[in-house]
Amino acid sequence: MLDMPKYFEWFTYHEWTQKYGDVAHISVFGQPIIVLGSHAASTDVLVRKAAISSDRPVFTMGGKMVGWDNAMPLLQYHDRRLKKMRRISGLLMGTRSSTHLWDVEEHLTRRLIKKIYNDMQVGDSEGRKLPDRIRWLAAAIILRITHGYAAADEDDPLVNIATEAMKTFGQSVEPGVWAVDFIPALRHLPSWFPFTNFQKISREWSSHVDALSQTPLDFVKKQMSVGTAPFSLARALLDQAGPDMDPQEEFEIKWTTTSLYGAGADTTAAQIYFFFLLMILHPEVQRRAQSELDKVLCGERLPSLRDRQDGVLPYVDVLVKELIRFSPVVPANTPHVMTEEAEYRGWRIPKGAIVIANLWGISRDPLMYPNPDIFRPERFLTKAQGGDCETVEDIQFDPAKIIFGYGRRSCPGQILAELSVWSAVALCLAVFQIDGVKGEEPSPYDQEPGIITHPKAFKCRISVRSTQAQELLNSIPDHDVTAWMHPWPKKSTFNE
Ligand code: HEM
Repeated sequence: MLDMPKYFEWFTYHEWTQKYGDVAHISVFGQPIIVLGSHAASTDVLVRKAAISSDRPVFTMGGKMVGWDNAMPLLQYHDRRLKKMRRISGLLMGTRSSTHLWDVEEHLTRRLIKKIYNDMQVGDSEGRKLPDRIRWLAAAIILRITHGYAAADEDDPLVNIATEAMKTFGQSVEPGVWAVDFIPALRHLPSWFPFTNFQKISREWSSHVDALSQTPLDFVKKQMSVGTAPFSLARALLDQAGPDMDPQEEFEIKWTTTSLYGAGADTTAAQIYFFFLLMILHPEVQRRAQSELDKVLCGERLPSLRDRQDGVLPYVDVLVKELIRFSPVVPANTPHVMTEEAEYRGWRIPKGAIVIANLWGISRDPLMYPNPDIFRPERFLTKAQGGDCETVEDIQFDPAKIIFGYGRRSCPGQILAELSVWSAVALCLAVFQIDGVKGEEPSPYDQEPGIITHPKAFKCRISVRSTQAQELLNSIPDHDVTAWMHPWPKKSTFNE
């Protein structure tokens, strides 16, 4: 038996699958765990056998104790709510033509760059506030789409609730960390018993999850009652349910929207923070992307999602591809569980086995990505486009087909995530120069543990690139003119 790593398991899994082959087997307290280290094996097991490999483990800590068990990522495959929630997510953001999301993305990403700029003006010269600003962006995007909520730029009560809750998701469902996930009876130990600190942690975290799931919905109901609710997913679902909605229906609506929040905000924020880190380490990539942006925009306007759709910024596009390949933020995927026994390459995968596609290792497979530890967007461009590949056929595999997972549980928020990351990358590079602090260069391998991984906080110097960039930043209003929708006076309690 190989030892189950407690943290940063994706690095260890990668070592195993490099050493023992792309399918590795371990057993923890009798629980079989299969680690898949290649795209081929993950496709065979999680896509071709999706009918029997799409369940989830029961997460006692994150699910039952902290309260995420009604959220989509933790629902069992045969739970009828899963199908419904995935269908609703697909309608909301499931197609490439989801242009209704563009306005939200562009408006809020502009607010992000204005906030970073304002921080610089008041002396935040080392990017100390950057992680909070990025978290704000991810929270504000999802709250706007799911609840029509216009987050205030500073100290927004709902963003605060949401950011607290989102910290708990990745940590509480991380496999291998909580003994109670392997021995559920530990949950019932009295709290004076040694090693029961997890009970205290779960109580604190579950209060954040309760607040996150209920408060935004109460906000929408309140606005609907006075006829001022802007369009949102929650309003559409509440409208559809009608005045005679039963408590179960309301419960499902609440968890549909909360699921998107729990799974979408922290991931997006982590990916954008990795972007800043990689720009510090790769000034040549930053320069090339900026020169492409300058050629297309001539310093006269900010990039837009229309530019992405029109394909006029190909280097920015491949920079984003390389960013998600190099630093996947759900590196060990979310575990799947087999509902039936299966045979694969002559081995028996037992019913109940946990299957982990190690997305980090797959996106570093040297057969798919030569020199995988080198950050190189040029791997996705032909020589004619200034890249590494002789022909279009040589262009390396699209990492978006890996890092959003496999099969029937793959990420329903992929399109929204790609829009958010692209917008943040393009707008930040259009106006800012991102540098490190001498002698304190961060490492992309210095990460926070969790099912969703973030870079450890690092120092960076952000400056405005040019006078045109300064003018563009000055043209963004200091305060969000749409925040009129923000319904509470400061320090309001939500319950009045
Ligand atoms: C860079 C950003 C993101 C990454 C890398 C990412 C990645 C993933 C991965 C790897 C999974 C598990 C797939 C599997 O089990 O095979 C997943 C599931 C999920 N994601 Fe994302 N995601 C991102 C953003 C988002 C966003 C923005 C949303 C929604 C607004 C979202 C909603 C979900 C949901 C609801 C699930 C659970 C699906 C299920 O269990 O059926 N994600 N995501």
